[in-house]
Amino acid sequence: MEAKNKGKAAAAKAAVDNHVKTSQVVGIGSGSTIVFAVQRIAERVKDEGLSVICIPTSFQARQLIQENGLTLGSLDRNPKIDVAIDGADEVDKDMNCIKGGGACQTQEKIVASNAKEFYIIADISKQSKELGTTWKQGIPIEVIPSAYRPVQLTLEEMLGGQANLRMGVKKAGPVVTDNGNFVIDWQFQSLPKDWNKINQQIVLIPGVLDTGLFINMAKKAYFGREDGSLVEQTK
Ligand SMILES: O=C[C@H](O)[C@H](O)[C@H](O)COP(=O)(O)O
Repeated sequence: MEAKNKGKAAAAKAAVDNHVKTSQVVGIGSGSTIVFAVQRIAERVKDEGLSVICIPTSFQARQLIQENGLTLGSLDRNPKIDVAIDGADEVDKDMNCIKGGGACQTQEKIVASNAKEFYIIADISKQSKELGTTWKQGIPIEVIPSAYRPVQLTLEEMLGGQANLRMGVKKAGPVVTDNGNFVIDWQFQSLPKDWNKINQQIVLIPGVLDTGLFINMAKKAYFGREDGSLVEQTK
């Protein structure tokens, strides 16, 4: 297994083994790390008869749940989630995160905020002392397509920096989210001191759905090192 994947797999296994119990409703995040968590849940279903309902946060998560033979639920049928597990692009010492490198942040935030407990799994490169110092691609912000230009201008006038429309790779034009919207990656000029305030300011711009700033939501983070060892972090 590739070294980075060893860290991701170790973090995923620890979170699933420590926090997922039978009969629970489990929120399934998106990205490359969550793949290992879903595989571990599937292993426990097979080996121990674990029985859980999985709530996806994206098209990718939905596919993963189905491909691994797990029970697919929905927020309509299972609005109360026991535990949610997800990856992150950066996690600071207070457990605040930047998410949305894969454009899934809005559904991820809905699922995480309706979960009694929310756990982050990541390789050790995602651990950061101060939010905004390691993830350099900007804060992901989902916007309604017709509003993308005014939102870009408002962000730049209000907060400075640069607000870039995320463009597709192997697809002409912008990235389109699972909700049919666009993503703006806001790159700040100077490191914000109060991320909570910044998040609230951005969310209030008409046309913005949500941001990839997850402030004070995660209970614990599991970071895996390349040798498979773990770093556990709480606030
Ligand atoms: O939109 C994507 C999500 O927020 C992911 O959870 C995040 O980008 C981390 O992904 P990965 O596990 O691939 O590092």
